[in-house]
Amino acid sequence: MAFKIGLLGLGTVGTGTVQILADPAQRHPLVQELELYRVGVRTLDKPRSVELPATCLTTDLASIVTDPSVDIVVEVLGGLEPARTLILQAIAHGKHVVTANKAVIARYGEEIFTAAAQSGVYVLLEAAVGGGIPVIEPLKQSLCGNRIQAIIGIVNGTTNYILTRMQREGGDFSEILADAQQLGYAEADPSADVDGLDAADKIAILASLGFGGRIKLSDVYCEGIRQVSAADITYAEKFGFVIKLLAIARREPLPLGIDLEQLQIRVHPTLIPHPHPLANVNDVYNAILIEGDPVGQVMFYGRGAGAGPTASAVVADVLNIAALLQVGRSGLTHTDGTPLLDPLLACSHQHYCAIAPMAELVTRFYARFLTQDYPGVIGKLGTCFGNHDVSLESVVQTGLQGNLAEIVVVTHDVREGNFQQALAEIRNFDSIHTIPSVLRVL
Ligand SMILES: NC(=O)C1=CN([C@@H]2O[C@H](COP(=O)(O)OP(=O)(O)OC[C@H]3O[C@@H](n4cnc5c(N)ncnc54)[C@H](OP(=O)(O)O)[C@@H]3O)[C@@H](O)[C@H]2O)C=CC1
Ligand SMILES: N[C@@H](CC=O)C(=O)O
Ligand code: NA
Repeated sequence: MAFKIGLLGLGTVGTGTVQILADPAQRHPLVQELELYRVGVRTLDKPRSVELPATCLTTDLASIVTDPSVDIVVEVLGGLEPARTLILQAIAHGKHVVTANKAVIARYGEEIFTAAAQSGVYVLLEAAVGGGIPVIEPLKQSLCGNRIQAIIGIVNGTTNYILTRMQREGGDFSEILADAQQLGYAEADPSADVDGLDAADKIAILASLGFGGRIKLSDVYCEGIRQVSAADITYAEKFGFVIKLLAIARREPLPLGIDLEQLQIRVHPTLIPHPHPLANVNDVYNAILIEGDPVGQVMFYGRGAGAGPTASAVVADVLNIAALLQVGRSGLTHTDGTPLLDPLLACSHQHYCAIAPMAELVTRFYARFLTQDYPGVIGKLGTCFGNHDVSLESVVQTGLQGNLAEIVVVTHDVREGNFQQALAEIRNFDSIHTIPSVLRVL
């Protein structure tokens, strides 16, 4: 019995998906049961790298999501609209949905999953985080007996590709970004990658699965990689670190007498010590390190973007649904007739997680200062940090940039609020020219 697929989008990921469906040999036998029925695109006259019958392609995407013959809608359009509306229409018409769209899920997950539960359909999104890396399904299923403590990931392929090449060859940021776009890694608007927004969407999704509650995107602290310069990469290297864009979600330890559990959730460039497993994740590769009780640390590693890897995750979700449909066509239902969903695959969170303010974060910092080359400048910096309980692990002045001195400090673990107060005072010192970068250290 064939399952009819309505594919929305035939760009990087859509094309990769068609390529898998068109070539089922040596894959799971169920791939042969998937029929690419309709494909929705923006323009019909664009050259395509896959062959499709002309009757398959349409620009009328609503006709796909409302077509009674379609079993599973695959949304790989990107962007918020019309993707959100089409997903909701598909659900309302009883279609299961597979999407790679983390932007829509991170913003409209509540609306989408509530609608899906009401219609008794699945919305699966393995491709939305970590591209081809299985991480959503393991969080939902393989690790579901654990109490998750932390999720730390390199979850944006474009920025990892840019930072890796900047580190290796010191190349120009915009040229490397253009290469990432050419390779199909970047979002339609690459500022979503570069400014950390894509990683913020992804960690919100992972945290929601790991910590069993919804995450408001506005609660995710987010910094991108624009402030990371060749100088920072060189200093980091000298200190034994590499700079990566990390997405972190972690349970905050509960202070005595407080029983409201809070999460840290943040995205920012981070200095990672060389021996750490995430320090060696390069190019378009992503990795997600999950700490659970009792499993300990588990790391998922693979290609986080690109046609083939992402399509691999899309097709896996489609097959999961097809398999459920194949065995469950007779279907158990709720008393109102809505089909019962597998609770490990469907999403049913109701509450929002409480998020700790960034000021309470305890972390190490790296900061680079350009100062007038006066005697006593380093002493003044040290005194100000000391006044705010910020203890310094190292202070280095390596030379002059023009007539300015460059001073780099790395702190011990400090409270972020204290560090920021010290920085605000230091910014007003006459001797301080600029503070070009302030980065956190893992
Ligand atoms: N690229 C990647 O590596 C990854 C992407 N993703 C996600 O997958 C999704 C798709 O990304 P990607 O394949 O790179 O995107 P592309 O820009 O390459 O492709 C988008 C496709 O959707 C079609 N489309 C877009 N808007 C409309 C519209 N309004 N009406 C009709 N058709 C439309 C385009 O049509 P046309 O061809 O006619 O222009 C195109 O075929 C995004 O959500 C992205 O975040 C997730 C993981 C990795
Ligand atoms: N633009 C994204 C694509 C995958 O999600 C990235 O670079 O990781
Ligand atoms: Na994935």
